[in-house]
Amino acid sequence: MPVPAPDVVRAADAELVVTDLARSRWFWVDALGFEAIEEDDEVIYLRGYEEFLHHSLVLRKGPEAGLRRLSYRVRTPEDVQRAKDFFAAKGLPTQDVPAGTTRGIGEAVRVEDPFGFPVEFFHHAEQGPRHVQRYDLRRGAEPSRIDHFNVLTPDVQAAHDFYAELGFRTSETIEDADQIYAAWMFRKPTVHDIAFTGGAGPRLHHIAFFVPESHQILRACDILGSTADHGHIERGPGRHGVSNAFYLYLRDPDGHRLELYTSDYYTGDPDHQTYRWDVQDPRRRDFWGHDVVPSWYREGSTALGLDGAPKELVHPPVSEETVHVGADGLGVVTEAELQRS
Ligand SMILES: O=C1C=CC(S(=O)(=O)O)=CC1(O)O
Ligand SMILES: [Fe+2]
Repeated sequence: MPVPAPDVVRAADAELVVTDLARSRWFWVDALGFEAIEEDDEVIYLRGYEEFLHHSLVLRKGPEAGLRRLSYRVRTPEDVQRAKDFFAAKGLPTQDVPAGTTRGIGEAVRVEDPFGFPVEFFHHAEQGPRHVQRYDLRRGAEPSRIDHFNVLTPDVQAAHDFYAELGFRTSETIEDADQIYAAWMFRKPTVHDIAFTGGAGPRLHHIAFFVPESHQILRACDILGSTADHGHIERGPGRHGVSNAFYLYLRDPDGHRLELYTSDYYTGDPDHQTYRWDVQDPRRRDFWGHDVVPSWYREGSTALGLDGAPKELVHPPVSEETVHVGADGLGVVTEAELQRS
């Protein structure tokens, strides 16, 4: 008798381990404009202006940078138990998380998915102050809310199939006749809550935050340029092929990647069709055909297991970077060169 999947509402929260809390605070609060809704010497709770829950992201001080958890909200309290049963039935590690372990979040279950990612499911959550119209507080890139996770994993097909079993639908893919190189999957009616990027994993590729318009993305670039902190800008600004969103990728002081993201599209109808990009289409990742910088394909944040230890990396047999020529400007690199980089 198959164990029913939990009813996942959306990607809702995440926790990153950072090594210098003050430096991280400068980047995420002073430069980018997140609100530090609660903080002490060990942890900062960051919040976007359109967030209705307690926070959008947790930065926790630690000796080694890493991804501690990706968290999804589920529709009912019973769905927390359903999540535990679903993962336990597959022999995957699960951990009960008492209410309040994360400020503003009720009891949760934390699991390791089949690809080594630390994933948490919760329902009860405190509503935070309504700042959506507090324009007097808005600063920096005026981050609105958390939008999605993107993770690096060596077998995108397997990850896609498992999350489809978990009830996620697929909005877009990048593929060729041989394989799928990347997939975008959703529960909330937008392009994605989780994306799988082919590469050595389990590693976090990025966490994306919605901003009101492309203007806020350009402002983030101007702010970082003004303070000569332009080195935090990794890729963009630009227009995505996949998702049609306007985007910018930044790296925080520990190298954690975040994306500022706006104007993707609605996917909520029951017959929404998956759009499949050819891996040779130079517009797939940047609609204007701009190169994808090598670090964007190669670098990510270490995933921490439920025991807090860094997860061992598994490398893919073939990666998009070695297949695609043209817009990426990378030409063809061998897998061996890639693994040496
Ligand atoms: O959110 C995203 C939407 C599109 C893309 S891509 O670079 O266009 O593939 C990457 C991304 O996953 O960060
Ligand atoms: Fe993204």
